[in-house]
Amino acid sequence: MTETTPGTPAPHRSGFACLVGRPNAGKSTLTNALVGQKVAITSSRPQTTRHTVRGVVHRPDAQLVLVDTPGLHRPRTLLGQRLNDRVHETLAEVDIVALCVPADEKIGPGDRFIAEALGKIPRSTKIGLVTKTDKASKQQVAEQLLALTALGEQVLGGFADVVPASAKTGEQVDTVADVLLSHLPVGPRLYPDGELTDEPEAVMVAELVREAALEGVRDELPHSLAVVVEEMTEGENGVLQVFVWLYVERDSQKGIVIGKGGARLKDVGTRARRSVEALLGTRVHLDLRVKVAKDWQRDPKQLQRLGF
Ligand SMILES: Nc1nc2c(ncn2[C@@H]2O[C@H](COP(=O)(O)OP(=O)(O)OP(=O)(O)O)[C@@H](O)[C@H]2O)c(=O)[nH]1
Repeated sequence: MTETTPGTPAPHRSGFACLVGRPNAGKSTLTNALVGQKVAITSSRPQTTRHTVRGVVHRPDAQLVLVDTPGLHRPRTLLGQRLNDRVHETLAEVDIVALCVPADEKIGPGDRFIAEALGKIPRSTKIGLVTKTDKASKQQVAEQLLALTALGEQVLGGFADVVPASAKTGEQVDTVADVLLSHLPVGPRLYPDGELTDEPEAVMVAELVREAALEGVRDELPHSLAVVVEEMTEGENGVLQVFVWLYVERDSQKGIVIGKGGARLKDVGTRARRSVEALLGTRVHLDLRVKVAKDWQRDPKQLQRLGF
């Protein structure tokens, strides 16, 4: 917090914050809760946040741009390596990095690995967040706050603040926003009011389709599905025509996505269309096609074409 002279309005603050943590720690859900609208993709399966999605928290005297990154993890494929590179690039640029740890899971080597990585980015303010407090007892939350504080002291020279919150119930989400805003540097407004994300629409549409296509089959093809929006054109009678390719790695996966007689793909299309219409505020015709792109996760050329 800053001190202000009585009568002088507090200076405007602005900057960037990034929530990091193990896969499934609740980063995307908390980002959405802070921004107040669904912009990142949540999933009960780890590592679905492929794209850096920004949301903006607007206050009269401050603006916080949230950068949502994929979970830091040990890379096994080229895709994993690219994701990690992006995480480090992002972290080096932001003002605040908040380490998220779920209230209902013991702090382990994965959290320590990330905390140590944060120790190598000296510029930013580090905040500790205990997430999913609705899943734990008061006692557990208190113990987790102590454990996270201790981890910060051991590897980071201490967190600037440690805060518990539940993105699900909304409890303490405002406090998290206040704490993050209080650590921002003095600066001008970066975005016009009301603008929630600067992700290109096509990327957000692709993510909504990907989420719908993974529903119920995450165990079979969690990381084998890439989605590309080929074209979005205004059709007759104001219906937006959206052409989308779903890339899988093997024929068997194509079968899973399409389902018996195309039934599953039809269902995916219906669900995805609803969320795309909600996002864009217009009627949409979704044209989904499934294609096999062998080993796309390992092929630099294909990765580039798919936007990674
Ligand atoms: N009960 C409860 N569940 C939560 C809360 N926040 C997130 N979850 C659930 O935890 C799971 C993971 O949440 P995400 O927000 O996708 O986690 P993430 O850290 O972004 O995960 P990755 O994208 O894999 O890195 C989802 O099933 C969420 O619904 C919370 O506050 N309470």
